[in-house]
Amino acid sequence: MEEERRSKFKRICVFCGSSSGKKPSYQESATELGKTLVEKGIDLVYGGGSVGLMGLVSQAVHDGGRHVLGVIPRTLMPREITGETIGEVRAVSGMHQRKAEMARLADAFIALPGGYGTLEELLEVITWAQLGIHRKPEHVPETDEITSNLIWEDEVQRYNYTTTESAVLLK
Ligand SMILES: CC(C)=CCNc1ncnc2c1ncn2[C@@H]1O[C@H](COP(=O)(O)O)[C@@H](O)[C@H]1O
Repeated sequence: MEEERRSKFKRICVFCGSSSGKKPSYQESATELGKTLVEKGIDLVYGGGSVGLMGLVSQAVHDGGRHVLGVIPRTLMPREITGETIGEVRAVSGMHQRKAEMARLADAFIALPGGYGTLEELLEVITWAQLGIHRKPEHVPETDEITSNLIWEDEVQRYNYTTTESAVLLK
């Protein structure tokens, strides 16, 4: 029974806001996602730190006893920027190395609501998938109005600047 609930993914990368935002349901879904990862026996890789939605997801995974790996550029490491670290922390030289490292270590990607940082991270892994650089799935919950609206209702799709195949990547 326990095995049945386990996922084929060992480690998932979560992109999400470094702010908690004003929508309580987004905060709740961040904690819920963390708990779901724990239930399915999945470890977390993320941008490190304990601020915002990132902090809520990572705390829930850590509290549930799964491994949490935060990948943080050295310049962002001062505690006043990222808050207290949670779990294992890997320091990298910059933002590009961070994204490459998170993408390398994860089996799949989930994006929760966030700002430009979240969108930038998500769009990069989608672009890499579109180019065949990796074959790891991306997922944006439909309840995430910020990100799913941008991805699904944009004219980019209406005018065929992306293939159906790459749109399907996100489902
Ligand atoms: C200087 C500053 C405001 C730092 C806030 N503290 C942060 N600590 C760690 N990672 C972060 C931080 N801000 C943005 N990120 C990165 O950008 C994403 C979130 O950016 P945003 O809040 O959606 O746009 C995260 O997934 C993370 O990888």
